[in-house]
Amino acid sequence: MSRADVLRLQEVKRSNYRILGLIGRGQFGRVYCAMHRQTGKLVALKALDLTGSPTSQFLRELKFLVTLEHPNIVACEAIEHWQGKRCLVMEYCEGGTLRQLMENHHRLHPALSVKLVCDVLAGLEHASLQGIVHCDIKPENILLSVDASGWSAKISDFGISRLSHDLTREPANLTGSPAYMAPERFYGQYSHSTDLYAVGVLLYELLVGHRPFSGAPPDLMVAHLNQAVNIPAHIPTRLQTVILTALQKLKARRYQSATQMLEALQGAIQDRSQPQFAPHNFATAIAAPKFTLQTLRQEALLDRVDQLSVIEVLPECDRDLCESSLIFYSQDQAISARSYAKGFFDRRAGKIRRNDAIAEPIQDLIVRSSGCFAVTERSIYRLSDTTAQRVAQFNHPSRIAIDPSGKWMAVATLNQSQAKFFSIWTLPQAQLACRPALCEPRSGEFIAIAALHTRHIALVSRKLVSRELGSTRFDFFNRHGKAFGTFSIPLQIERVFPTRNAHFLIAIETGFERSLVLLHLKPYRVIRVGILITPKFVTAYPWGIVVCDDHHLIALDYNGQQIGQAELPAGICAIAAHGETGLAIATWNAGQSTLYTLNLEVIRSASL
Ligand SMILES: Nc1ncnc2c1ncn2[C@@H]1O[C@H](COP(=O)(O)OP(=O)(O)OP(=O)(O)O)[C@@H](O)[C@H]1O
Repeated sequence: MSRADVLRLQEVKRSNYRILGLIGRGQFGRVYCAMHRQTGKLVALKALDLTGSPTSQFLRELKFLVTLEHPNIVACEAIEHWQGKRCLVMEYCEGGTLRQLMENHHRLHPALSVKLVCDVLAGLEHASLQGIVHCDIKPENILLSVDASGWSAKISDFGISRLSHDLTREPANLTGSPAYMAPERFYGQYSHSTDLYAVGVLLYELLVGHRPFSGAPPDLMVAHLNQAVNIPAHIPTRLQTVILTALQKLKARRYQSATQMLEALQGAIQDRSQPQFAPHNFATAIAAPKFTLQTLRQEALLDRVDQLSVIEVLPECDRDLCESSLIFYSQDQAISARSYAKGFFDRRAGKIRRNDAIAEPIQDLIVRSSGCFAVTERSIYRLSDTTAQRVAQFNHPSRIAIDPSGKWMAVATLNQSQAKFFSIWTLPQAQLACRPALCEPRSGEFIAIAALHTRHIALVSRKLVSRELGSTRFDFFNRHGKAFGTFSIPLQIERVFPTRNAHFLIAIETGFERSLVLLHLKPYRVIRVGILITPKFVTAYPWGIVVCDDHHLIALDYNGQQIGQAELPAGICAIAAHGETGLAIATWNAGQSTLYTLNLEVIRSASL
């Protein structure tokens, strides 16, 4: 970020909003994701850069946006002033643009495509009732909000919109995007029907995978004016009719209103005589390129491994634990339900050093420079190679996260009535650093606690909506236990995985088996990815994310693009990232426990 950007951010920071990050730049200036300091509500701040576009255009967008109130049009909530600058405060769309979604998934599921186009048509109908023509409908100007079934589309960027009764011709500088422009737009004419033509191009692009016409602007003009539209035969005929009607060269032959086109589109997909789309979740999983991974080591273990961590940093006071050892625990049912074998696999010596000091189930193994910690339901222990020292014990079931530097831990304790108390403790002595605070929501299910970096913590809970589990709530605290923000997403998250990237969490949703949710926190962005496997194990590297089921691996980048897939040894029961490209995998097959170390370099190189 340049110094000018930092200065700009500092200016905005003095307003009512805390800036979470820059989302994009448009012709007016920068757009930021921000959180209201008092309410914690997320918004998009669109700041007017006075040296850029004329103020009149910014005011035009403001005028149109405040006129329009519809679930499929991005809402303008306020206008902020600071230091003589104007800033539009807009509803925040955490799914990014439709263009980004299309690029992430190569091809959206046709049912989702049709649903999003129906959303756009509903928004356009509302705009047309107010006499407003958008004039620049394209995937870049459709923003996405996450909803329980997938996405809902919201029309944005009314910067070049026009009033339908304003009969002046379009000035030369108010152009749209030639790939989506109706023939008459090239002569400066616009009407509601020019927006519907653009929706026709969008529908074509979503269903076919490319736009009906391509080329440089002069070629596009010729094509829009003269060239016939070819639709591949696999598109159901009633949908072909909708596209062809929207893309008529003469506007009198097109749909006369967004509602008319919406009804035609809904009729086409509800028509049982037409080929039906399979039910969709929110993205069609694509098959990523296949790779064969190199096995660096393969070792037999005695016990089934239930969890694995790699000691990459040498714990400060445990010189006898080897760097790059593996730490694991196993729940050995054969001995007794209350016996838990744990151990360190000393990779230098190539042998296991057992540590059976903790006689209760271990929920988590955390390795930091200040020690290796084992978390049980009500305690946390610091492990050496053969002993375990209890660091803290709680009266009620607790979840614990330790900051990456290992200097403090955040604890969420659930009492008998399931109320959740949040506290911070210093490490390694485990001294209480702040008084336990009661957390919201008081009802609902607690999912996870994650230390985001050395300063912040996220608490994740599922909210109850009239007795049913509804959305997932994220509460953020600083390391002094002070709450500083909260937001909810209308998804039922059941597991959350922190990563080495402080502002990035990976989540798994209830009800969508073959999928992942990627949560960028700064700026906030939700990416839902369909994948070919049901993720059971998740780990992350600086270059990407790895998810596995019992014997497959899929690697994705942080934007949800699938980089590669590989077959793994069958019977996986635990995985752990190891360095830049190492992956430790424990398997359990026919009573045999094996530990593999694989090299993902070939996949990482493909991501570059
Ligand atoms: N309300 C919003 N919620 C989330 N992201 C937004 C929002 N508004 C804009 N953005 C993001 O900011 C980027 C810039 O938006 P903006 O509307 O200023 O410009 P644009 O549409 O890309 O370009 P132009 O205005 O020059 O046509 C968008 O591409 C989008 O990714």
